[in-house]
Amino acid sequence: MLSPTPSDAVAVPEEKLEFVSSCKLPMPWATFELHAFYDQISGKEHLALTLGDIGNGEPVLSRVHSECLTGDALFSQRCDCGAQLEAALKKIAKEGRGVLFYLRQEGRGIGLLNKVRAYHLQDHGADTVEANERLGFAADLRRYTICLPMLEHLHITSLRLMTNNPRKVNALKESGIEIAERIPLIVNRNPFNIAYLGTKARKLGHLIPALDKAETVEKVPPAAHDNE
Ligand SMILES: Nc1nc2c(ncn2[C@@H]2O[C@H](COP(=O)(O)OP(=O)(O)OP(=O)(O)O)[C@@H](O)[C@H]2O)c(=O)[nH]1
Repeated sequence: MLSPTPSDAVAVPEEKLEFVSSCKLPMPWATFELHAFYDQISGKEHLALTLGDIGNGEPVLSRVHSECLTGDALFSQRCDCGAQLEAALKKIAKEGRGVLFYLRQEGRGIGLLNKVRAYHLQDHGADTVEANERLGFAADLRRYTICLPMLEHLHITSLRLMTNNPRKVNALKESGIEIAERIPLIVNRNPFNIAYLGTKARKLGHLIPALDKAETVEKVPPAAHDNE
């Protein structure tokens, strides 16, 4: 059998997004519109929460948030995800206009079970990047191209993006998305996540003031009541 040549290669689409439906979602800060999408290639369900007149051509206050079940739903203090989610929604509500994309790429794309495996390694001294690598994954497997058809569906042309992650900004730009402005989103620095945030600043390039040079050991300290 002949080995395949480049002309035999068939371009496989990486995602094919279908809009499913939308509904109202009352939240403590405002009633958002929730839009549900389905990626026919990965089988993943992605969401967008919108508020106000987002399709008028003006850059839209936005957050591209990757799923973090432990932080977003279970109040984990190991990361800053849940606090960022809440802060972003509050800022959008205050402005009366914006969008939050909730992308189902848990654990920087390694999935929930592998994230728990990574946390186990982090409990025993690995940092967040080393833990991924020891499990055989790259530090960050996320992709953002799925945002483009979601933006098109919502008639959004330009984003004012709330993030500390310049790699996310660049990845979105490379996907053809206009980023008019990056807005820092620094919330919930605590004893449980300070070393994790330091690793992100030093190894992943996150713009988190004062943490980019701090040498920190990424180990979850005992909770206060453990010492009582
Ligand atoms: N593999 C792994 N994933 C993590 C860990 N902590 C949080 N995550 C995941 O990381 C993602 C959020 O990444 P962040 O780096 O906080 O956020 P970001 O989106 O890159 O940057 P910001 O926009 O500034 O928040 C979510 O998918 C979380 O589930 C960890 O220790 N290991």
